[in-house]
Amino acid sequence: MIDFIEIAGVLDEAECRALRAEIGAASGGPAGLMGRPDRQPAWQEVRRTRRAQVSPEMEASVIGLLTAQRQTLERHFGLPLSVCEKPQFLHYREGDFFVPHQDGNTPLIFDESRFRRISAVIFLNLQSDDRSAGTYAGGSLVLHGPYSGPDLRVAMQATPGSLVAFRSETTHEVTPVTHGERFTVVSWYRGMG
Ligand SMILES: O=C(O)CCC(=O)C(=O)O
Ligand SMILES: [Fe+2]
Repeated sequence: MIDFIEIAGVLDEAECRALRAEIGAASGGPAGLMGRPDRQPAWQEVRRTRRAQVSPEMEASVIGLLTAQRQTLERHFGLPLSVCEKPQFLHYREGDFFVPHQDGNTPLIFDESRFRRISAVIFLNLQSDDRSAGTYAGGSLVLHGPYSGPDLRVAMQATPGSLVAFRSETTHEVTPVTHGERFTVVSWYRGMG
């Protein structure tokens, strides 16, 4: 079993559109890998995504939205949560991806990622094979079941404005975008203490 929750309507369609426009227009650069800030760009075989620098106002409003969801997530996962990390505003073009990885809370790595308990992704546009304007194909966020169990992969349904959250130690990936542009916001809730 993979423990995740989907919360619809964290942003409405107009807010998603505004955020996509801001991310598309903002300056930015290749998103990195935690623990290897010296590698810029990150290994191109591991992660290919643009990270945009949005306005402080936009960032503050998204932190507000994430904070408003904290109690729901605490209840779902049965974990006390504290602050969320500075959100990342991500823009995937055709061919962009992120290989299977874990975001944190794994005993093998002793860096800032050890404080992460819950990963959250907000989808800003629709994944669809019909190639209509503003949609993308490929680019699935896929969660992997624990490797000790049966071979389990679950692709999340990207609906604009919905938030998907999962335990940060859950292996997950973003498959290559095959058409259009994919926009997401990601952040991580830390544990208490
Ligand atoms: O863009 C996504 O759907 C997820 C990105 C991700 O896994 C990450 O930033 O760690
Ligand atoms: Fe991740």
